[in-house]
Amino acid sequence: MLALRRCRSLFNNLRTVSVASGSIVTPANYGQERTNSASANTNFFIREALAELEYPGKLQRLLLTPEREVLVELVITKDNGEIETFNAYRVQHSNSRGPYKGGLRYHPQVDLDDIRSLASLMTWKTAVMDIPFGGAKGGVAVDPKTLSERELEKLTRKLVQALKDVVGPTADIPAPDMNTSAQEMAWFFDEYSKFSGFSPAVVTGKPVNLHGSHGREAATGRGTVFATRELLRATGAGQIADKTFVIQGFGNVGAWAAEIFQDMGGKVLAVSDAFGAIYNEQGLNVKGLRKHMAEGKPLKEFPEGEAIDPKTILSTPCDVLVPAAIGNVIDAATAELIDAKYVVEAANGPTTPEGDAVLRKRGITVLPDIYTNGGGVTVSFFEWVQNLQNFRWEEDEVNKRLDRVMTESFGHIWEIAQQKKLPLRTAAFVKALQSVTRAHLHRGFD
Ligand SMILES: NC(=O)C1=CN([C@@H]2O[C@H](COP(=O)(O)OP(=O)(O)OC[C@H]3O[C@@H](n4cnc5c(N)ncnc54)[C@H](O)[C@@H]3O)[C@@H](O)[C@H]2O)C=CC1
Ligand SMILES: O=C(O)CCC(=O)C(=O)O
Repeated sequence: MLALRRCRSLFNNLRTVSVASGSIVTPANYGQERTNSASANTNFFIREALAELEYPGKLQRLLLTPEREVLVELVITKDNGEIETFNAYRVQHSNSRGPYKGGLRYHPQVDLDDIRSLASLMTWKTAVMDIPFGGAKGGVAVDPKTLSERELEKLTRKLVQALKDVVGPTADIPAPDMNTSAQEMAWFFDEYSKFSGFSPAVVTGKPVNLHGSHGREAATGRGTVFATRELLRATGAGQIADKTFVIQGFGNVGAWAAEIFQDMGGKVLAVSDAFGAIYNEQGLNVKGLRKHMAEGKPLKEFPEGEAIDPKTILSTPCDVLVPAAIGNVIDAATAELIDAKYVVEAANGPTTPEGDAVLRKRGITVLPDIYTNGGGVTVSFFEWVQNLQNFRWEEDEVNKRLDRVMTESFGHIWEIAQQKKLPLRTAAFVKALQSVTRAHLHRGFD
């Protein structure tokens, strides 16, 4: 009781430290430290919210800095007998609110700075969604298309061997991200279980027939749709059925979001992937496009649409633009070209600080990544709970619970934004920073 009182008074004191104490980075300092690195961009947005909260410098450092960074080299023997090495990373940003949690990305351009930024975003995302996890992210610098399935399996198992001492069902729980799917999670679970015994809760996003959860595969896209619905409702802009959508990225997140927007009556005008883009002013037949791609055919060759230059996807006129691919695509230049009323960030880190400033200036409302794509980790949390209970929920129950979490989280962000007159991104970071800070202070530092 005494300890709790001490924490509370510490927290109250922290809240009253003023900008004049000199330890706060004020907006005036931002320009000097801005670089184009992913983690500098993420820290820019965090500092913008910290300026609202007026926390002292030492606490800011704690919130900004990852707790652990693991760098490993993975060596595999390829099918042709040659050996190849790959750099791999796991950054554990914060576990103040619960075990580290976040996806694994396989991408040739992955580096430590990217993973650092994505791990930090996970800390704030789990706090915004109010699920009992911290934040982490992992990545392997590999183009998975250059490896056979057997080689990918070896690589994933090598990753587990390298990380087995820092991951675990109550320590750090990976999940899918770009270019990883239920299959990689199944290999991860199997390899980890060789060292630690049967441990399905060590990863989420597993196949449904191997301790995965119904609804996890579609969850990030479905959550994006629920998030958009709440934004349209709150801003009095109408409903999904009245709106047109353009989506960059047609992988797990983009394709599911497109399909569910269409199921709810929305018109998906254009989508793109890394190799092309397709447009139909009457609205694309999304299910047909997914079937076309499942047959191994290129997106841009879908016969029920017109192939367009993928560089024009972000400037294609629509009501709601959904970046659902890679980071940093909306910069100062592309932001000037956007012809949408809303940008709904299904991807992680799609907007640079410069791009964000342009969107604000142009009156385009941005629904931030740390909320919009939080449906994925929310259903990962449901999967983890089901694994720990050795129990299975029906898909309908998963989707209803996801809807509730997305709706409630939106309400909290919207309220902060209205009260403090902040953009939704800053409001989301304010909510997350308060929640993580409270956890740190209640737990103590010794
Ligand atoms: N899978 C998940 O549950 C979650 C994913 N995210 C984020 O959503 C985004 C997409 O992830 P996934 O759909 O899982 O990945 P994915 O690997 O399934 O799909 C990625 C899509 O983006 C396209 N793409 C890649 N580079 C591109 C480029 N330069 N221009 C246009 N399109 C490009 C790919 O061709 C593919 O269509 C990422 O930013 C990821 O971090 C966020 C939360 C959860
Ligand atoms: O499902 C998860 O645990 C995390 C997914 C992820 O990597 C993300 O939300 O960016």
